[in-house]
Amino acid sequence: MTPHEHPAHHPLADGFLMRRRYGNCIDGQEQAPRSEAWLPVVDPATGMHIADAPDSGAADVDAAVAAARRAFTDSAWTRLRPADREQMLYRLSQLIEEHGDELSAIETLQSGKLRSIARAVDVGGGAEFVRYMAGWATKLEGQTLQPSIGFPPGVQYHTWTRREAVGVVAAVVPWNFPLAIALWKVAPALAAGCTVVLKPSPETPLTALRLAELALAAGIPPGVLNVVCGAGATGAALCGHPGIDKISFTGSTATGKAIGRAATENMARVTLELGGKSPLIVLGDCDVERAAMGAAMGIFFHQGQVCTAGSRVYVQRRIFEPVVAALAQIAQGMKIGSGFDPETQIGPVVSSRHLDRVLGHLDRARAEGARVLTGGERSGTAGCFIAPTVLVDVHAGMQVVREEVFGPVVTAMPFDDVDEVVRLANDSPYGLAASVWSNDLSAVHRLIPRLQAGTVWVNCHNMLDNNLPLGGYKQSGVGRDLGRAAVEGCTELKSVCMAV
Ligand SMILES: NC(=O)c1ccc[n+]([C@@H]2O[C@H](COP(=O)([O-])OP(=O)(O)OC[C@H]3O[C@@H](n4cnc5c(N)ncnc54)[C@H](O)[C@@H]3O)[C@@H](O)[C@H]2O)c1
Ligand SMILES: O=S(=O)(O)c1ccc(CO)cc1
Repeated sequence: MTPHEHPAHHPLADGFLMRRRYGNCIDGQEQAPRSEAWLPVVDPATGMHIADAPDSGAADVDAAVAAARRAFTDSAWTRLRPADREQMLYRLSQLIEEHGDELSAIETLQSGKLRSIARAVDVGGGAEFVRYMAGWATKLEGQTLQPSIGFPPGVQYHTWTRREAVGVVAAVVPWNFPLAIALWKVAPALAAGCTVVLKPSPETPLTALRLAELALAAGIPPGVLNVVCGAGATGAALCGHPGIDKISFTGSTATGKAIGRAATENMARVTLELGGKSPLIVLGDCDVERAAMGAAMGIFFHQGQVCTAGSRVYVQRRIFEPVVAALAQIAQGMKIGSGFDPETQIGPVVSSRHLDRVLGHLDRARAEGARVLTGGERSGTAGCFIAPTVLVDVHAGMQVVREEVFGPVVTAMPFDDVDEVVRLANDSPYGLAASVWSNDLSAVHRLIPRLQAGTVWVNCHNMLDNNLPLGGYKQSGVGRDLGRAAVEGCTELKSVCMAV
């Protein structure tokens, strides 16, 4: 097959997508899976089968973990200075940016996301985060502490702590921001001096494989970043592997719990970034148009496939009707189409399986009595498109209010006073994020500590910052991505006590 015959070839994909089959990246080499099994990668906008990636088995996972272990214990990587790791990460960030057109085209093809989002978040945000983490390689520090030991009399002690790389990190990531979230795991691990086995989602393996090639081009030694592709069984084999020191996972709460149990068996350290059902709270003093636009962006960004999506909107009763009417009008006017079309505002959801899952939520919501203000159904008959949906007449007991839909679906409820909205907002097993919309500074400050959420945004939503830790309260997870917390999460804290 010549490049131009390849059905998925996109001129901006720069050659990487001219192939049909991809191997894993283990020890710096592309390797066909020992399992000899493959999974299709499908463009959700067209249904076109664009490539096959490995469905790796236990032997592939063993090989990748062994390569990562060798690289961690006995390779050029271990002899590098932090400043050398900083340089390599910096070079990697440059390469990601230089290949931004290609990477964003691959991302749009495999996940359907808007090219502008792939460019801004996965590529631009991802590269910036790698650069930010490069800086941390040289800034990890322990503490010198005042010793309190007084025994035996006359002996003095010098006591301090040091941070050391935790070892081999398993990074297991979802399909919603495949490159960005992979980098949120890989960059802190490498900054700390760890080595990594990355397992991308079976829906979106291609940017992870390209990342492994770019890491080698950046001078990161073979074996330091390995990629094994596959589905849940591959992830389970990796997370249950005794050679893994730390698991950094982003995905659903159900999978996170299974991983937590597997990690306990080997006492592997964990960071678990899990699901969410984030409340977006609009106080009565808000400007109606601004609040409606904020709510629309909070839920419809990336078709609602964002773990922090503002999927439960609570509006103070005196402005409920106009805010919800304006929100529905914005939803109705959004242009649905291919992620490659610069006019598109709503692309497809990631797969036909996910399309069915979201439509199932909508059917159940209607059956439970929710009223559809706009949307509520599939858009068109080809591709995985769902019309942006606003649901009202909902209550806290409904499935659509309690469960993560992970699609362009928002529920809107009125509230009368702040105590009531605090109760409603916190009435969830999740606690990932929340936003408050108001110009009443006192009210906002009083509300922030009452919300059980890892992140609270004020007059904005979904705004991530490399310096700000990201993670959840309650069943939204354990540990934090981003910020200093992410790199420290890839270290062990060693205490030293020296008799002098
Ligand atoms: N908290 C966050 O920062 C954050 C960010 C993005 C997405 N998410 C969550 O991710 C979910 C959507 O992504 P998804 O559908 O890919 O999630 P998922 O849990 O189905 O899969 C995530 C990853 O785990 C792998 N996996 C599946 N079963 C496994 C097992 N038993 N052991 C090890 N690995 C396994 C998958 O192959 C995939 O790579 C949503 O619930 C969303 O809220 C959370
Ligand atoms: O919470 S996540 O789904 O990981 C996520 C990714 C990107 C952005 C960009 O604003 C927000 C949330």
